[in-house]
Amino acid sequence: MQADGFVPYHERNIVLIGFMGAGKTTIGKVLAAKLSREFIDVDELISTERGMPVTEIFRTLGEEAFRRMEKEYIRELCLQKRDAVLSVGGGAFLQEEIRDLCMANAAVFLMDIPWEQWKTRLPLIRDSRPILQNKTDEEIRALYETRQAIYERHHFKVDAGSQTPEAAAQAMADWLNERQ
Ligand SMILES: Nc1ncnc2c1ncn2[C@@H]1O[C@H](COP(=O)(O)OP(=O)(O)O)[C@@H](O)[C@H]1O
Ligand SMILES: O=C(O)C1=C[C@@H](OP(=O)(O)O)[C@@H](O)[C@H](O)C1
Ligand SMILES: [Mg+2]
Repeated sequence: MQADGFVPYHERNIVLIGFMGAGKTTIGKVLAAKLSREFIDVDELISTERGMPVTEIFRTLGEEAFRRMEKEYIRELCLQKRDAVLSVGGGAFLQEEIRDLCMANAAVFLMDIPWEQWKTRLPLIRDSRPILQNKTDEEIRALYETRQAIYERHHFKVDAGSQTPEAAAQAMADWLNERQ
């Protein structure tokens, strides 16, 4: 910690944010290995601890219940961990408290992907994301556009559309190194 109380970014947890399918889970694993840090995917943690996949939590308990769990887990992780790489769900930053917690306690990296590139990911994730079920392509596009506002709060933006996961992870590692 510095004299003014500011905790340097390389001493904080890393939180990866961005739209579904941007590559948070994939890139997060690569980044954690590169930095020799623990990797935690918050969706996977919730599924494991609740004993059911996220789709099942949405179906049986509803989105509101999932959002409450998401907030509790992220709050605990932000307060208990210091050197983990956390991949949070694409909807986590809908909650102001999560945005504030992460911005104050972590280095927040946005996995940014333009719509034209994101469209090619849709077939890969369509069946496994409850938020995408029963939505037309137009509705998904509208969701993509409205979600961009919540991703404006970040410390560093990474091109996750045209780069490999390795290159995206390296860009984040370089950013942190430059700030040591
Ligand atoms: N940089 C990339 N280039 C190409 N495909 C990618 C890239 N990053 C992720 N993917 C693929 O996109 C899909 C969604 O990735 P995932 O990491 O689950 O995204 P998120 O966690 O942001 O929802 C997966 O099939 C993954 O293999
Ligand atoms: O954007 C969202 O609202 C969601 C994104 C998902 O995570 P990914 O961003 O890893 O797909 C998962 O948390 C849940 O299905 C809700
Ligand atoms: Mg994910």
